[in-house]
Order: sequence, then structure tokens, then C-alpha cells
Amino acid sequence: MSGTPLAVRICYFIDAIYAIGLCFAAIDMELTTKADEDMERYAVMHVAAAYQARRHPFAFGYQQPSTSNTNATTPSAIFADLLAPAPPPTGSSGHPRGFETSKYKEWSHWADGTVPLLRSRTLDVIIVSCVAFGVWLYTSYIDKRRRRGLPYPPGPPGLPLVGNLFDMPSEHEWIVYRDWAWKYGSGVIHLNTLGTHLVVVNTAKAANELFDKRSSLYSDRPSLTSLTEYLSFDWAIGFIPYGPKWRAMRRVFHTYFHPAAAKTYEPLETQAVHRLLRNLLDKPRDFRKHTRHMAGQVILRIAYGIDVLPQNDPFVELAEKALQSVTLATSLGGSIFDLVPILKSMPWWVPGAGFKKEAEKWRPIVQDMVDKPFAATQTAVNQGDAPFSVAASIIVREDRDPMLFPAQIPANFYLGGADTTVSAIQSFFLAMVLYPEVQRKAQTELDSVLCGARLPTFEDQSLLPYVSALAKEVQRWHPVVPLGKNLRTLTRIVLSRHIPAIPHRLLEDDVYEGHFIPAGSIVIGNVWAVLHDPVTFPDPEAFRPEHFLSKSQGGTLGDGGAVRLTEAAFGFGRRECPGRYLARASVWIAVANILAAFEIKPLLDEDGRPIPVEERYTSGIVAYPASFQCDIKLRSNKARDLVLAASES
Ligand code: HEM
Repeated sequence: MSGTPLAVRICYFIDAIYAIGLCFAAIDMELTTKADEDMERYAVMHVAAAYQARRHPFAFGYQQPSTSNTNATTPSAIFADLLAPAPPPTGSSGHPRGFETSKYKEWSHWADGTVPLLRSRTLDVIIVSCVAFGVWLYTSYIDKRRRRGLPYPPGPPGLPLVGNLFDMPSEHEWIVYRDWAWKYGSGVIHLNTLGTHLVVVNTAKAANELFDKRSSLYSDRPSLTSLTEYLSFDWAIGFIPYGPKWRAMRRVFHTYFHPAAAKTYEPLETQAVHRLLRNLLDKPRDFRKHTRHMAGQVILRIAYGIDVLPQNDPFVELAEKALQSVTLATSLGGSIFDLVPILKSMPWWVPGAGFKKEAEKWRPIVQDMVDKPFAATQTAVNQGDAPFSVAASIIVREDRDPMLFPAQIPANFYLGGADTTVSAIQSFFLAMVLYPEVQRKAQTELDSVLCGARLPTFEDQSLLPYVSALAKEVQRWHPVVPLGKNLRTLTRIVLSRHIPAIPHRLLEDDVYEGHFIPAGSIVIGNVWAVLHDPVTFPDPEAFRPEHFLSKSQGGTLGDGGAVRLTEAAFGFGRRECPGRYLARASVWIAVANILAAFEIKPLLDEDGRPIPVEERYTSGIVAYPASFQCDIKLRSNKARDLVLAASES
């Protein structure tokens, strides 16, 4: 068997299923009409065909027999009929295609025996069907008792057994879930995929009630075997279940990222943004690459005290490569293990096995991402010339938590902080191309406060309310982590475990507004829907910083409400993003400085007409604007001087 080509093995499988299906159909007909020999005959032929193919792998081009013109009534006669016009041998391997007449006798005996065999199986089928029906009745009864008569939250009806598997959207799921919430008139909707309950929370009210007020129930994560076991991401706090290890990690995060600690990183963030300005000046077309470099510079400096190289930094490249493996894990091959953990012990040809092999190649890279930058800091500490960094501080601490491996803590920063910050800044560039009047207003405010004499710092926040509202609107307009990732048709199968951005998992049965939510449900906060609620944010699809300005300033919200709602961009409850203070400052500093120095416009074509830019986004865990080009030009000579001076200091 092991030497048989894969394609042939797939053919075996398909044909066996086909033949079995036809046998059951024949039995069914026999039960109902007692006289449909035709159907039975058809089934027998296909069973025989499958049998023949099993013995002769290259004979798969057999011709579909037509039963309509035959008078044959017994399996032997059918075979005689079937075998008479032997197809020509055309297989490139030299093996005969079609049936081998020399085997006729053997097969016909076998086929003759099939009819009574099918008949004798009838009772088995009835028993199996009764048992299956009984199991279904019993589980329905248990389910009903567990729900105490309460319904699940509303949602699309679904099909028996597979539930909503085929309802699941393949991209931009956050919009579909929001639409379902409107259609069924409920902030919380329920879906069932292959028996796994999926609950999507679409309003701020429900998110607040479930994730915040009942946070002890809603803070677990579903197990992601593909990432934690196969790729060794078991150190990533975002994937660690709710429990002592997660708490220990969060405590460390809090030590280094609480608001006062985050404030101490502002000079580093400003320095990275100044380098970004210089890079934009030198190579404006590479703005995407530059934002990635900026985010990497901030994170690696804070995490390890490493000053990254202007180009091709080995630590940035290593981390970026390791993160590519997450995409691999969230492909169908990897996700299948999250859905069906038993596949872990299955032979190599079972679905997902290719992923296992691939994961072996990637694991050392993920390990290097953890070890190599930490080792560099260790060396610097030993030599006594390490600048402040989280890694250096952990190395010299004596009160380290024994549950945590020191090198794993700073590795979390790149994983959580790099892509997210990059996406936000790229959304900002897109918004400025699409909304030139917003850009003009922000620049007018900057000019009136700074008078072109200096670049802005984070301290200027309160002096620049429109720019500050603009930075918040960037996170609302297209939330960085809107909900989910791209799920193509096949990956619908893994939805129940793997759908959302970073899903929560319910620990105990719960009831919300008269609806039952079972323990183990995967609970997704639809950040996008919360931030596109037309009652709170009129005209939610438009980029309008006024969404975050008080009414007296021409906006729609008081600052208090707006502040709480921007938090939604960073997730919910106890799992809320621990890097949010750092992230918010990085985005503000980047946005304000770029606006002060540059004008962002559409590129012009050869005839001087603006090249249209579309507002399109990818559907990943982190959503990016789809590739677009823009023209980034200095606003004035004064701006050039400021950029050059800042990048040299
Ligand atoms: C614009 C920037 C960022 C955005 C929009 C963002 C957003 C998010 C979101 C939505 C979550 C999921 C929360 C939930 O499960 O409800 C999250 C989790 C997380 N983020 Fe961020 N994030 C950003 C930057 C950062 C940075 C800079 C760091 C680290 C330095 C970071 C570290 C983390 C970690 C460790 C988690 C997992 C928390 C846990 O599971 O307990 N993030 N982030």
C-alpha cells in the first residue's frame, strides 16, 4: 500500500464511498419496493468496479456501465455484459485500463455473493440506524435538560449534524455577523458548527456585560494544538489558557506596560518615528516597509535593548520569519489538529500530516526567535553594557516567577505588537489618501500649535484634539483585529475552533438575556461591529475624526464615551490587549509627525490624473489595507530641515 501513488489512493477512497453509498441505496430500494433489481444491479457493478480498482490501481479509467440497454438480471450476467466491450489499453504505465477479462470468473463469483450479502446486511443497517437515532434523541434530551428549556441565542437555522457549517462566511466575517445580529434582532448570535457552539458578541452593551462583568467566565482561550504543540508557541500569552501561568505572564506584562511604565518608552518611540520620517523622505514608495521597520525598532529596543540596523536587521528578519509559521498553522493543514486532536496519532497520509512535517522545519526558527535576541541581551548584561530593556531587567531580577522561562516573556512583545502597529499606521496612510479634507484640517491644527518650529511630541496630545481624534479614528475606521481570519471554503470545517481573531472560551454554562450559552462555547467579540454601531458613530463607514470629538467641537460623542469605545479596538475583559498604552502612543506619535512633515496624496498617472485607491482590506487575524500606492511629499523646506535634524539627533 505504501508504494501506491497518492492519486490512486484518493481514487480508492472516493470509489469505495461511492460503492457503499450505492449499496445502501440498493438496500433502501429493496426495503421499500422489494423489486428494484435495476438499482441493486447498479450497486453491485460499482462495488465490483471498486473491488477491481482496489486490486488494479491503474485500472481506474473503467467505463461507466450503462444498465439501460441490458437484459442482464444476475450479477454474473451483468459482468458478462460489462466486460464484453473491453476498452483499449491506453494507460501510459502499460497497465490495462478497464476490466481484466481473465479475472471475470473470480469477480462474478464475488459479485454473485454480493446480493445475498447485501440482503443479510439489511438487518444490520436497521440496527445501526436505530442506534444512531437513539443517540441523537438522547443527546437532544440531555441538551434540552441542560438548557432548562431556554433557547440558544438566535442565529441562522443550520442543517442537521453539520449545523451552520455551510453558512459560515469565507471573508470579512465581521460584516456578515453584524448583519445577522441586525437580522435576528440580537446583539449576541449563536452558530453551531459540527457540534461546537460559536457565539458572536456584536454590541458594546453585550461585550461589556459578558467580557467585563462576567470576565471570570469568559477569559479562557480554546486550545490551539497546531500552534502550541507543533510550532512550540506554548509561551505565547495570547494562546495560554486562563489559569496560573496566564496570570503570571499578565503580571509581568503589567509591570512593564502599565500606563506609567509605557510613558518611559515615549523617547524610544519618538526616535523610531524620526527614523521613519527620514526613510519616508529617502524612499517614499517603500512606506509599508518603513512602517514595519519602525514597529520592529520600538519592540526590539524595549524588549531586548537591541538597536536594529536600518536595513535587513537579522533579529527583525528572524522574528518576521517565525511569525510566518503562524500563517502555516492557521491554514487548513494546521487547523485540522485543533478541530480533531485525535489526528495527532494518525498515519502520515491523514489530512494535516503535511503540516506536521512542515512544522518540524519551522519549530527551530520559532525557538531561535525566543532564544537568540535574549542571548544577545544576556551577553550585553554579562559585559556590563546593556541598556535598559525588559530582558535585561528580567535577567538581573531575583524574584522571578518559577513558572515562567525568562526568554519567553520578551518574545511575546514582537508577536503581539509588531503586525498590529504596522496595520494601524498603514490604515492611516490609506485614510489620508481617501480623505484629503481630514488631512488638511489636521495639518491646519498642527501648524497653528507648532508654527512649523518643531515636530510634535506625545506631550502635545491635549493641544491637538483634532489630531488626537484622528489617531483614534484610525483604530475605529478599520480595527486592526476586526474579528477573524480568511477562511476559504474548506477551512470552514475548522471554524469552530479557529475562526476568530483571538477567540475567548466560556468556562461554565451561562444565560444572557434569556438565552443559554453552553460551557465550552467559542465566544468572539466583534470589534468591528461595536465600532461601527450607527447609533454611537453616525455614518460609521466614513473616516471622521469628529466621531471622537465632543458635540461642542462639532463631533458626536463626549470624550468619556469615546475613550471607553476606542478600548474595544484592543479587545475585551481580562484578555484585553496588555500593550495598548504603548501601541496608542506609537500610533499617535507616528500619525502626528507624518502629518506635520508630509503631504499624502494619490499617485498621478502619465496624464496627470490621480490613480484611484480602493478601500480594500485583507481578512487576516490582523487586517491590513490591501496593497495600494500613494505619493508622500515633504510639505515645505522647513519640514525637510526638521526631518533631517530629528533623524540625526
Ligand atoms: C495598534 C496596536 C494593537 C492593537 C490594535 C492590539 C489589539 C489586540 C487585541 C484585539 C487583542 C485580543 C484581546 C482579546 O482577546 O479580547 C490583543 C491581545 C494581545 N496583545 Fe495587542 N494590540 C496592539 C498592540 C500590542 C502591543 C504593542 C503589544 C505588546 C507589546 C501587544 C500584546 C498583546 C498580547 C500579549 C495579547 C494577548 C493578551 C492575552 O491573551 O491575555 N499588543 N491585542
